[in-house]
Amino acid sequence: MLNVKRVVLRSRPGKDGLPVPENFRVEELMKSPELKEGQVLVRTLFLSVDPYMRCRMNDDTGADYLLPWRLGEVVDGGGVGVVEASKNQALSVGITVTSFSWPWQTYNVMDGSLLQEVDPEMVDGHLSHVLGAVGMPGLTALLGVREKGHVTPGSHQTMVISGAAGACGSIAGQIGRLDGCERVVGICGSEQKCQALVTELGFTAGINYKKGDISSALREHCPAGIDIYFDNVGGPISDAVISQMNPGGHVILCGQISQYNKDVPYPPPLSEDTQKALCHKNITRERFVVLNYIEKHAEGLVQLSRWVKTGQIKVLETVVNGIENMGEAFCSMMTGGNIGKQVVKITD
Ligand SMILES: NC(=O)C1=CN([C@@H]2O[C@H](COP(=O)(O)OP(=O)(O)OC[C@H]3O[C@@H](n4cnc5c(N)ncnc54)[C@H](OP(=O)(O)O)[C@@H]3O)[C@@H](O)[C@H]2O)C=CC1
Ligand SMILES: CCCCCC(=O)/C=C/[C@H]1[C@H](O)CC(=O)[C@@H]1CCCCCCC(=O)O
Repeated sequence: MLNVKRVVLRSRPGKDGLPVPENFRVEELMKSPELKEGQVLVRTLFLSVDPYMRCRMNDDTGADYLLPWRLGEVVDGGGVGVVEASKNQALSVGITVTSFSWPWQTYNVMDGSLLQEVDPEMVDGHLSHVLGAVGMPGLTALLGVREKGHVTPGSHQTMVISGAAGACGSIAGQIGRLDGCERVVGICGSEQKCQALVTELGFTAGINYKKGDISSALREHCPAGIDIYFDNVGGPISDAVISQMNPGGHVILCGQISQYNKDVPYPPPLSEDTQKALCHKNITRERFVVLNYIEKHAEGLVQLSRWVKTGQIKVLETVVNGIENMGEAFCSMMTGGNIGKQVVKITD
């Protein structure tokens, strides 16, 4: 018999409400894991908390690729763990595996078809990176910049990133620099984060949107205007950035976290001024979803792994311990408590 802890959705915050840790409930039970053909028993090592999960807390997620979490049921998301028992020929005991649909549970019986094997060498043994820099957020940064950013080395471009100290933003800015942008300016929510962007990650400057006027800080740090905008947040921050973009610029529409606690569709409607600015200056703003580029994921992960191993990309992470703290970790990430990727360590 196994002692299993799991997290279920207790209540929904409402489409217009702030999520709270009490929306989740931790349960403990004894289970005897019976494996059917094709299944494996996995022990969870790390679980991911991500902004899109806020949409899964609603009964209508607003996105066709996202299913709502159901009340009273175990919630799921990105996870990584180790196979402890197997009735699947392709997945042997002891290997490391990952999935986008990992139940928030200390142990899971899972169908092997839901799992991908992980080579721990790819992350130099740092298995949490499978959920961050060498995983979905890293790919989002890489493919977002490469597919929608139009970075042209030697053309003195300025890139601005909002949500710059988070999982995707911190990697996107470093890729902008590696790919040849002349200036890479990050917007984030604290002085400590701004300092990390510049001293640890090599950004040109950091702007704290909670202090002072963003527009004048952007004018100071982007004297030649803005060519590329990696947008993680939307709302008034994005209005301020787009108003200073150069003609022919490109917005990478990655996410709009500032609007996720509101009852608006995705992507949320733009202000009239911003719409006019995009149109008059011929700025592209195409929707980007990393899952639409699955054929580029394997090659992208090899590139990200190489950059991290050679130190060309630095990884920032915020780690919380214990499955009991999943709800706290999620709500903390949604309000800026993380620097780099927020993960939860479940077992050693
Ligand atoms: N298109 C795609 O395929 C994908 C899109 N995404 C999107 O990318 C974005 C970043 O995700 P991820 O890197 O995982 O998360 P982060 O690690 O960046 O964490 C979220 C951050 O958002 C910031 N934030 C929260 N509320 C606000 C607000 N009202 N205004 C400005 N900033 C806010 C906080 O930082 P701060 O201290 O700076 O406020 C917080 O740390 C999200 O919008 C997400 O939905 C993510 C993955 C894939
Ligand atoms: C509705 C707001 C979405 C904002 C954009 C965003 O954060 C998208 C995130 C996805 C990204 O494309 C890759 C992912 O892993 C995120 C979604 C994961 C989908 C899992 C689907 C599982 C399910 O619905 O059952």
